[in-house]
Amino acid sequence: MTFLAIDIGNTRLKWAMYDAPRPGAALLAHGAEFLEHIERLAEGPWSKLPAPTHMLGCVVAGETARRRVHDQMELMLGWELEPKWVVPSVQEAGVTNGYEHPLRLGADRWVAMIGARNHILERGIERPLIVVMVGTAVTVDALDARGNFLGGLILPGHGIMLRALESGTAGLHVPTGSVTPFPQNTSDALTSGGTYAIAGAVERTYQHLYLHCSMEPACVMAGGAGWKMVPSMTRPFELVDNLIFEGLLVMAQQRWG
Ligand SMILES: Nc1ncnc2c1ncn2[C@@H]1O[C@H](COP(=O)(O)OP(=O)(O)O)[C@@H](O)[C@H]1O
Ligand SMILES: CC(C)(COP(=O)(O)O)[C@@H](O)C(=O)NCCC(=O)O
Ligand SMILES: [K+]
Repeated sequence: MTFLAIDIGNTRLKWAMYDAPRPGAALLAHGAEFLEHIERLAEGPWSKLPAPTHMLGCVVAGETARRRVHDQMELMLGWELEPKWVVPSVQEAGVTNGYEHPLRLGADRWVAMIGARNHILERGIERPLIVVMVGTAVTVDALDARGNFLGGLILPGHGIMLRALESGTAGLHVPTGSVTPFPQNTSDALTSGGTYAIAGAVERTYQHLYLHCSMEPACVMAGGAGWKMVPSMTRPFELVDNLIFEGLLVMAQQRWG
């Protein structure tokens, strides 16, 4: 049984092929494409793959992106599988969804929380949990020690913050700078401003969760720009690059394991 996991964000599609639909399965191949290059998948990186027997994906980039991926899968000779996409529910894999309208929660956030909870439980830690994803947008989600998703923040990612400032001002077209406590030029001021805006929002959620649970939260970070954020956080964060795939493997095991 081979398993194809797909995560379609607003900037990039990430995919990974495993030898089985369960946590701990061996990673056979993986890749990422900007959304404008989805049409390269079938002829390019997927052409060398063994045919997957199961596929589960999460998509927040809209119906068109999902359909373009279906089209690529249909082009693959010998691929007979039916594509399945995560729909956030009220409860799955030990996580309870506290969203007012559970269906309106981003599927990537739902999968990431399930992956993160599984990740820390595997280490025998049952603690409140902060899950931060730094992609096109930034999400900061909080779970209590029992796996109840209490709620979370959405804020602009680095790219959107910079573009918003560039388009709303006359004098902020500058190269990327460094993160520094006391920026003394425009580039560093913008880069540090964005980074500390995210770090500050995360710190606030950390404090809220600590107060709510009276127990120190564990902190997990993922997303394409996660590595940029980790050094600027006020708490120790574990960077889990394949967090979404870990969540998809947990969900796949419940479906097909
Ligand atoms: N090598 C890279 N390729 C693409 N994006 C990168 C890279 N390194 C950092 N990034 C940042 O990561 C973001 C994309 O992360 P990703 O998790 O793929 O986002 P999404 O899930 O929203 O598509 C980009 O906005 C960019 O700021
Ligand atoms: C917040 C998001 C835009 C994040 O997307 P990403 O940065 O991963 O591309 C996505 O999770 C989404 O569209 N969520 C739906 C709204 C919500 O979660 O409340
Ligand atoms: K994402």
